[in-house]
Amino acid sequence: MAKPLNEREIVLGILMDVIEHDVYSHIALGNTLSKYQYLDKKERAFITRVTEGTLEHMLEIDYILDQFSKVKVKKMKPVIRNILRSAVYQLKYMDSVPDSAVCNESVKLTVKKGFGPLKGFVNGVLRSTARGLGGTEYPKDPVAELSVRYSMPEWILRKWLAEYDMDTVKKILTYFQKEKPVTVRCNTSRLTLEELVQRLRTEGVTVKSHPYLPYALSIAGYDYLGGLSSFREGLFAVQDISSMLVGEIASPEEGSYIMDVCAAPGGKSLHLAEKLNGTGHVEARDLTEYKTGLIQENIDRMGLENISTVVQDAMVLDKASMEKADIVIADLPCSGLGVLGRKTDLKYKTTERRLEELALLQRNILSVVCRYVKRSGTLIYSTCTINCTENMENVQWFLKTHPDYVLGSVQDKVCSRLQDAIQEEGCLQLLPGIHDSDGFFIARLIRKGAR
Ligand SMILES: C[S@@+](CC[C@H](N)C(=O)[O-])C[C@H]1O[C@@H](n2cnc3c(N)ncnc32)[C@H](O)[C@@H]1O
Repeated sequence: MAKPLNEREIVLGILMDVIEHDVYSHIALGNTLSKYQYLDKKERAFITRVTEGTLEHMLEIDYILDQFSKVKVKKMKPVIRNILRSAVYQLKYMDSVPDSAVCNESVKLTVKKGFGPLKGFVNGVLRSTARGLGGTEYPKDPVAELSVRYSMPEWILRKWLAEYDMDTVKKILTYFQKEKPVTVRCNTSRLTLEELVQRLRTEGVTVKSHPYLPYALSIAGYDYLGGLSSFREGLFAVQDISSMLVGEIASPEEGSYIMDVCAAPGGKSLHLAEKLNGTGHVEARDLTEYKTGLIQENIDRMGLENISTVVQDAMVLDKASMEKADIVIADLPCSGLGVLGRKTDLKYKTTERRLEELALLQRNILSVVCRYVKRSGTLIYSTCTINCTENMENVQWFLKTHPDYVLGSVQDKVCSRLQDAIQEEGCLQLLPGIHDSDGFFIARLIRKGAR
């Protein structure tokens, strides 16, 4: 029986959703892969690679297309420009696909989508691109060149170059474009790391230990997570190593009461609940029922009992929670500039204005939730971003406006390989490409006074 859609048509559908209709790429791709579960591993891998690759390299691809097409990318019909974008990605980055197949399949897709009169245009642009690709000239201006080569908007590059040297920025950009392993955290409340390694290997998964934490693994070689019984049974959680460090830096004592004020989907809350060894309690809060539902799904899968969910807007003071928590986790909404390698479309969708709004939102939330911390308790502030406005500047602002807080040391909370990430006492700034993790910031703030 003929398959209803081929892989390239599926890729086009995802690109249309992400680029033209503002859906987030990880959501569009995840939904599509679960919808087309009948596809085999190779076809699913092709869809993932072409979608992510096209998005990752989109500025460069558009720059190339503009050199070989009389009609500029911005002026093309959305369907046509996205057929061409994914085709140029295959021509430039996938040696395993013959150029002729890329051109022929793109022409067929153009016709199938009802743009028959444009098939000559698509064919012509792709054949000229295939012939001329080796001689592409990149911009002369160094920032414009970086922007095209690494498909990173110039305003983001200028922001980073104001904070980091060129060599560091290049390392960050290179890391974003590298294939990254999936990092997982062993659910130590259910089994030992050795048992998990054995179990994963019997399921055909390639497993490597991670240098930063003893209970973390890098995994590869599986089709999709839901297909692994070890995942369905909650024997591990997918979490970047940087997020696991929140649990390390919070280092709760058994019996602690922990409040995670922006908790969905619950990665850090669950890690902390595990660290409590069946004692104490974690209250995992988020804005909506839908979000707390996501946390609950993970609680059920991981099988922990010392954790519950609450719908609560972190901007609104909850008087009943004043000075109630030993630890408050404020892993706040942020620009996500540290995870651009995973959320490939975010760099095109965010703006400088949005960054400023987020920094303000973070300050507002911190001012409210810091009141839930007991005297001599801990407030952990974290973001998955690497710009100082949302990180160090917010911490400095917080200390100035909240004199009842001081920074606590993080030196003994992280391994020797991460000591260089300690930006200032009490603050850790992980940089992708410099450290083997996402870009992430963690500050450990201690409330003064005796309990
Ligand atoms: C960075 S994510 C949290 C990730 C989570 N800590 C984890 O490790 O899985 C930020 C979360 O903040 C939530 N959020 C945004 N605004 C909020 C608000 N005003 N009150 C509570 N939660 C909020 C979002 O719904 C989102 O789930």
